[in-house]
Amino acid sequence: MAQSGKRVLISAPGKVILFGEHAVVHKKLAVAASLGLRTYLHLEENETGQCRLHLPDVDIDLTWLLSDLSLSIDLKTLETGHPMDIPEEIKQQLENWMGVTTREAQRQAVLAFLYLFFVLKTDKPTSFGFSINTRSTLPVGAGLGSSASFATCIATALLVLFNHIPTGFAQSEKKDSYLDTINRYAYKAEQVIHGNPSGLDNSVCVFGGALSFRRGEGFVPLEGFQSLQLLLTNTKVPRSTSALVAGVTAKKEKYPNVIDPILDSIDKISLRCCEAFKSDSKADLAQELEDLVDINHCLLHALGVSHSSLEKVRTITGEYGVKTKLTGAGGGGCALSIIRDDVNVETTNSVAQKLAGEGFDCYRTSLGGTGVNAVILIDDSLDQAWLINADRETLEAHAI
Ligand SMILES: Nc1ncnc2c1ncn2[C@@H]1O[C@H](COP(=O)(O)OP(=O)(O)O)[C@@H](O)[C@H]1O
Ligand SMILES: C[C@@](O)(CCOP(=O)(O)O)CC(=O)O
Ligand SMILES: [Mg+2]
Repeated sequence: MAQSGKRVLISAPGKVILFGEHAVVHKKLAVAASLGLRTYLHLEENETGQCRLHLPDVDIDLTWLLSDLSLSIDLKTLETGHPMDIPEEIKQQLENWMGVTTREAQRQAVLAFLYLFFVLKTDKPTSFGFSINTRSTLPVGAGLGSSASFATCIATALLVLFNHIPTGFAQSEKKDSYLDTINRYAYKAEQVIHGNPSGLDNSVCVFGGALSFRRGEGFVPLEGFQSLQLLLTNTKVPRSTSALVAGVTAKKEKYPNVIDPILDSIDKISLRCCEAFKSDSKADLAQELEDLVDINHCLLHALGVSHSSLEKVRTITGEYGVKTKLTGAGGGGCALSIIRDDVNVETTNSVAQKLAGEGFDCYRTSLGGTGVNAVILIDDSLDQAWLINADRETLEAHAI
């Protein structure tokens, strides 16, 4: 295949919400940190006149002639509203290019890409073409922010491809302003995928680290944050973030006097967590986080976003004195367990083994690492096939 121009490896972390999921959609405080697990995107500019979108995690491999990708209305002129508040005829045109993408996961991913493509594209010669391949070490649709991590990578790739930001944005003096731009478009892609995202997930995936976040105000780095030992358990029960978020909103509208105090309590949990990180005593911090984890989970249960599989994880970890809450949208997906420093390795291994015996996947990964990054690929062997086949350690070593 003819090849010229940019070859870039972009990556963005997933996230874990320690406290405040769902409440954050309704302007309550949340606390979250980036994860060691990341999404990787291989971007290659070529001279095929085509665009290839290869998303093996959701079984998508689509190629379009770029000359065919044109809309009757310029989407840039509609950029200010919600991405899906676009005329029906435009939605229909976008749907037509999706072909037989029957699963919701596929539709959301392709639609997010097409939307950003039309908003960010600039004039190019007719021979201009490109391919995008992605691969995530995050479980997709399990509460660890795969959507925001994917959205961040796609937004970055298209911003770099169409020269809105330089490939070396992460090393630039204007890094903060470039990251703000990436965050703005990643949020738009999240809106396509989720409907009504708070903006917490994309902020963590773009900026990395640990932070507290309030919708409308943005984020503040978490003062005194120290990496925690967490065990993440994926129940593998599928669920939809957009449906769960809509469910909580409907409950809040139907029973405001009942639901609002629950959301206020969650706000206070996040505030208390921020205070706890400032404390000098590590033992006090662990004790307090454990209490807050327990209370936050029960409040989320009351909001209707737990699941029998998540309750099972709580029962199993509870037998070893380990505290657990759901993380992300819930309804299945992942739970996080706090592993205190005085919990020995044998105990953690026993818990993980017991959870695996139930068919759950367990992850031990670091918290608070780098946000989005882009690396120019010089070595020709680091091609699309390499991205799809490389192990996690190899990808991490090349991406950050
Ligand atoms: N690696 C990926 N490739 C393509 N699409 C992805 C990828 N990761 C996430 N997505 C998109 O994000 C959706 C999952 O988002 P969501 O339900 O919010 O779960 P999560 O908790 O993982 O963010 C998928 O259905 C898909 O549309
Ligand atoms: C439920 C929510 O608070 C987090 C959703 O996270 P995830 O998509 O399940 O990883 C929604 C949001 O903040 O937009
Ligand atoms: Mg998501």
